[in-house]
Amino acid sequence: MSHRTLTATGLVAGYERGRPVLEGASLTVPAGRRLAVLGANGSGKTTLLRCLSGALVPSAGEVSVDGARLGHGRRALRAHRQEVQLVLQDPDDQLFSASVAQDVSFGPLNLGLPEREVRTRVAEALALLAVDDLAARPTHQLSYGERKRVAIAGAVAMRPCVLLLDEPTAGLDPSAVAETLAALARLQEHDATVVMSTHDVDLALRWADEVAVVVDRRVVQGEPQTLLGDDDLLRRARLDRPWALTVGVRLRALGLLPDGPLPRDAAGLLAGLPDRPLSDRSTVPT
Ligand SMILES: Nc1ncnc2c1ncn2[C@@H]1O[C@H](COP(=O)(O)OP(=O)(O)OP(=O)(O)O)[C@@H](O)[C@H]1O
Repeated sequence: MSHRTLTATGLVAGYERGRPVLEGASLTVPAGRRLAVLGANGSGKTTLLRCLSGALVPSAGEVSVDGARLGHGRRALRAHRQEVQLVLQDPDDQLFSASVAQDVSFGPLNLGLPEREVRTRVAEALALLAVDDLAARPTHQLSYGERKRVAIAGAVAMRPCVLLLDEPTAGLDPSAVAETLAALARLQEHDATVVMSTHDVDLALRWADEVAVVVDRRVVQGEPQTLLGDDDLLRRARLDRPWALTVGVRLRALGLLPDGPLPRDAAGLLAGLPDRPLSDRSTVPT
């Protein structure tokens, strides 16, 4: 996989005439980094990802890869899908073959790749998503979490430069979330750029290098600690402040956290705290 810069500029998109979901939305997917697309239910996260993937044609604005504008003819879309893959929120919208291995091989076979190359790609994708032991299983027998990871494997087998994942952790228990995040880390080691949509601000803070908040039909993009600490933006976007920032700000005000960027999660907060109880540090004689 190599790096490509995917951008959206001034997108206007929606489903009903006169009622745009996005209106002037712009975004740059930072190559090789992790981008979380955040927004409340119905804010337009999926609509944005569908525009980036080429599945939805905007009524104005453009999507481009390394500066080249995406056309929506058959040939242009076919080329785009080799670079940019969208994994839908519901795996059942994506999985339709009898077995896991068949499903993951569908995309590469469709590209007309030789059988050996297809087998190599399928084995690699299944290993990256840690679902290789499921290869022979019927997809309909898998758990929801397994189906979600197999759906991602299907996209990975296409070896895209950019992976767009629509709510990859929604509906998963904490251990399945951890397995998915570990798989995404392995993908990044293979140079994939990963974009994840979510409404989970805590996850976005701990996972993302950058966040893009969908608010008022546009996108505000920036550094996670800055945007997720901006109460006005969060209120407009109908999102909560991540708990780690709330606790971090309070601990710093009490002089318990050193200066520097606020920690993103429990481990970071604990690492920043003094290692002795406050009473030991007191100068007041008891
Ligand atoms: N196929 C469709 N036809 C008509 N309206 C649609 C369609 N898909 C989405 N919408 C509407 O567009 C708006 C944005 O939907 P979208 O799925 O992009 O939001 P989202 O941020 O991904 O939401 P969620 O977090 O609930 O998945 C919503 O009001 C939704 O009802």
